[in-house]
Order: sequence, then structure tokens, then C-alpha cells
Amino acid sequence: MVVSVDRGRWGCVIGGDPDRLVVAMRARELGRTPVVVGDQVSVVGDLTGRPDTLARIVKVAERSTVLRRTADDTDPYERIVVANADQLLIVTALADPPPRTGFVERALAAAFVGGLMPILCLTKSDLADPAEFTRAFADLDLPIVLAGQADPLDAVTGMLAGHITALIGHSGVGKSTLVNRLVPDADRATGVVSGVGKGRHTSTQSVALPLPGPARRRGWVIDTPGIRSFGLAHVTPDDIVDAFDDLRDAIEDCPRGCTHLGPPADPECALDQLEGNSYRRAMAVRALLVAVTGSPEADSERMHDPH
Ligand SMILES: Nc1nc2c(ncn2[C@@H]2O[C@H](COP(=O)(O)OP(=O)(O)OP(=O)(O)O)[C@@H](O)[C@H]2O)c(=O)[nH]1
Ligand SMILES: [Zn+2]
Repeated sequence: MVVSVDRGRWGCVIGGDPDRLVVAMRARELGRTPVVVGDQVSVVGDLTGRPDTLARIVKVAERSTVLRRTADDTDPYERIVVANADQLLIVTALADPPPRTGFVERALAAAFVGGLMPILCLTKSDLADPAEFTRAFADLDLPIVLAGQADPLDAVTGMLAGHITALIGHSGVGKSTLVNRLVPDADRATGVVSGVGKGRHTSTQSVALPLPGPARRRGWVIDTPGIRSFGLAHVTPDDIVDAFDDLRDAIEDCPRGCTHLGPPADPECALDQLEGNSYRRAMAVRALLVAVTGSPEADSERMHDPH
């Protein structure tokens, strides 16, 4: 598994063992295939992991999930930043900085489209009541956990055990504080796995860190400092609706080209025929569709806005 990427050097752990770190370069036969944190790769050459050895990545396995970031001023291309994470922990402060609904909505959409299970993770619970924020997302039936400095972390660690979880959040929400609580020695671990590059570590690269726990059920968290917005440019409403089994079945009955926004745009949308919990969830998903149909440029501007 690729645990770090830094200027032409990929840190890979063998057999999921954090102590078997090998530094690798790309073999020519990979062509243009991107290799990102979380990728399962085949490596050949010197696999001892001794200093100054360099293995070669010859193959990238098919990805089970992808998290994409948007093109922005630091990078003109939409790119996959994390592969094969099965969960996305969306870290949001309840205050200081205040929660940004738009960011959370776009993160949710990116998770649904990429095949990751989103978890809302609320920090700074000592500064504000979570009720208002959680109410806004309650109908999506997502796991929501409190992870303030003063909160016990059992609920979070329980959800992360045995999973590969990407962590995203704006600067200042307390993500580093959380990572340091989840991964003892996180700073050193980050240094070890990302110190594999040719130059100084830049804190804009994603890095996978091992959670403590039994090796057979080891979980990993992938810290993603660089993501300010998500690659949603080519996403269709169906891509998001498809993440919900009951809704995916329902939209089979929609007219061709239905955007599932309901009347007046789509008066015959099958989501309106649902009942009970499915209807409630469908309306929450519809609200999400409306929210993320904004232009990515507008979103990325919001991302740059310090508050
Ligand atoms: N009141 C309060 N402050 C917190 C909590 N968690 C973190 N902080 C503070 O919030 C500030 C930002 O925390 P960091 O962990 O550095 O935030 P970050 O999201 O990693 O931010 P960057 O390092 O800029 O990416 C620090 O001053 C923390 O001490 C919390 O639960 N409650
Ligand atoms: Zn529809």
C-alpha cells in the first residue's frame, strides 16, 4: 500500500506492516498511470527498506474507491488524491472557524460519488452545541461523531478500526489535534513516511498513518492537508443518488434525463413516489444535489476565504 508520495518517491508498506516501509520509484512500464496514497501496488527490486535503497512500482491494482480534488491555482488538473479508502471522515469545527455547510455538502458528494462512506466528525464541541449542525444533515442518516479535545475518542476509534479512512477538513478545525490523539507519535510517523522524497517534506501531500491496534485488523488514517475542494466537475445527479441502495432502485422509474430535482424541473421524478424513511432520505439527497450543482470555481473561492 502506498503511504506517501513526495516528488518522485513513493513510500510503500509491504503486507500492511507499518514497519516494512520501502521507498520506490515508478517503473517506466506504468506509463501515465497515477500512483496515489492508498493505492495497492506491485513493487520489485530491493525490498529490504534499507536506507538509500529504491524499489520500483510496476503495477497499480484496480481501485475500489477514489477521492478526487478539483483543479485550483496550485494544480491545473482534477486529480485522484486518495485511493481505496472506504471511509471519509469530514472534520468540521462547531465554532472557530464556524462550520461551512457548503464544504461539507461537497465533501459528502465526493464521498458518495467515489464510493467512500462519509462520517461527520465534529470538533470544538466545547465551544458550540452540535444540535443545529447535526439537524441539517440528520436526514441523510450518516454517522455523526463528536471529537472535541474534551470528548472521549472511543466512538471515533471504534469507527476507524479495521478501515482505511481519509480525513479532510479546513485549516484550523482541529484535524491535527485529532490525528495526534488517534495516532500516537503521528508527527514522527508523518516524518518517517513522507521523508522519503528528495527534498524537504511539504505539508500539502497526503499521508497514510497506521492506527494502533492488532495487526490483523489494522486501520489506517489518510491525512489530506492539500484538499480545498473536490472534483465534482463531471458528476451527474445519478452518480450521487446511486450511493443509496433504495434510491438507486427508485430512479429506475424516472423519465429519461431526469435530474431528480423534483417539480417544476422534474415533475415525474420517482423520488417523489417514495414513502417513509426512503422519502425522507430522498429529499435530503435532493437538497444535496441542489447544493452541489454550483460551479466548482465558486466553491474554490469560498475555500480560500479565511472565514
Ligand atoms: N476549544 C477547542 N479548541 C480546539 C479543539 N481542537 C483543537 N483546538 C484548537 O484549534 C486550533 C487548531 O487546531 P489544529 O489541530 O492545529 O487544526 P488543524 O485543523 O490541524 O489546522 P492546520 O494545522 O492549520 O491544518 C488549535 O489552537 C487547537 O488547540 C477543541 O476541541 N476545542
Ligand atoms: Zn428522478
